[in-house]
Amino acid sequence: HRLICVLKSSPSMGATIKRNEITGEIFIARVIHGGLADRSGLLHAGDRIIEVNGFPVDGLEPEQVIQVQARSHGTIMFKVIPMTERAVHNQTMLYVRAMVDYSPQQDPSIPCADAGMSFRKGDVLEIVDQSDALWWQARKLPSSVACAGLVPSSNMLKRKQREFWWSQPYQPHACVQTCDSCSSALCCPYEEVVRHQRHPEDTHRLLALVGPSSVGVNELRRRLIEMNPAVFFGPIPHTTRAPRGYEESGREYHFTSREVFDNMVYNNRFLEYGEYKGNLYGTSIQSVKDILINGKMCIIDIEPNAIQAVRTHELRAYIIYVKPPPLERLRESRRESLITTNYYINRPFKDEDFQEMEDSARKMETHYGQFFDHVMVNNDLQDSCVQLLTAVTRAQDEPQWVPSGWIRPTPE
Ligand SMILES: Nc1ncnc2c1ncn2[C@@H]1O[C@H](COP(=O)(O)OP(=O)(O)OP(=O)(O)O)[C@@H](O)[C@H]1O
Repeated sequence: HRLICVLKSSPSMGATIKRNEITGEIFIARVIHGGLADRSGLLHAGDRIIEVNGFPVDGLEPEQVIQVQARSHGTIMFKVIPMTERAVHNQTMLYVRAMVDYSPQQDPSIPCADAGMSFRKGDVLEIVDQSDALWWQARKLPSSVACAGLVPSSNMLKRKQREFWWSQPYQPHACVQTCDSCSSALCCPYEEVVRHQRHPEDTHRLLALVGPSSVGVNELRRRLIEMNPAVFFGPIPHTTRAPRGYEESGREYHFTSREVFDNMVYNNRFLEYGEYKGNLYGTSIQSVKDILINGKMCIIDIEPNAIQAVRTHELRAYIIYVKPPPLERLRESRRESLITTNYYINRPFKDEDFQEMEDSARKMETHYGQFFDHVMVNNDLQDSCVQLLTAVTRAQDEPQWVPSGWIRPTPE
């Protein structure tokens, strides 16, 4: 036996306990990293607790044991039998980006909801303990709190997603909020990431703007290029349209036949493509690479469904989400602006346009928010340009969390 004295500085011990249903013995199930028990260095997972403050605990319900320790102030005395053969887990730190939202308060399967940690899609988590197959311990980054929280392991989360998927509309696993259209999230609820600083000799990261229609991504992109045309470039699109008098292939567009275009589509050469007034237009992967190889920065605007195509080892896209400001600010800032629609060439913005923009923004955030590296609000155009310039400079020159596969490519 060993007597252990812990100074109680917070209401929670930072440990979970369990009872052996056959013998009634009480054990420490897990010690939360950075919590009271962990910092004391004296209590470990697997230790058997015999007494708390002189109170024998064998046969008690775990809740009763918690009540005993909760009553004490100042110090708590534990009489324990240390686990002799403690499994030593030699782990390298794992960092992941959450692809789903998670709320422990809505999760009936978590061993202790108070020890749980909620997270939102896009959050970067430091996994400090993976020794349990079902429940990991993690810290949210950037973190100021020392104490870790319980989160479902990758396998556990996948299981929850599957159950969530099959159980609609009953939703017993409302704790996991994922989007049904993101099949990628279904196979990988946590994306492994590493902190990476681009080497000055590496090509730049592709800068990709996404946002609801008419929010101003095209305007921002155009202005950024205008501010520094020696640095920022937009890729030259392909089109099947006939060139106009002044146009030169390879300057305004790469003019191609429909046959060549179809072939490129078939061979996945386009990041995105579409039809406009009977002609095909597309942005090829090669046109982006041409700019990057020349040491320049490439800036494009894409539809959200092209995000997956640019998040590759080769292009290492930095995704900037351009968000509309609240309705009053939209009305104010767009008073003089014209919207381009399919029906009229240009006309002033209407309230319905703003409403549509906000609805579409909300959907985009729900479905693709986990991929946004940076979020900016396009309120005042001048301010937005400055913000964008700062963001893209940081993206290239400061360390960022990127999928680990980009840095240490794994054979697929
Ligand atoms: N911050 C702003 N303040 C005022 N007007 C703006 C602002 N940002 C963009 N605009 C104007 O809004 C209109 C739509 O912008 P833009 O063409 O860039 O939209 P978009 O996001 O590219 O849309 P789409 O994807 O539908 O082409 C343009 O007339 C543009 O000048």
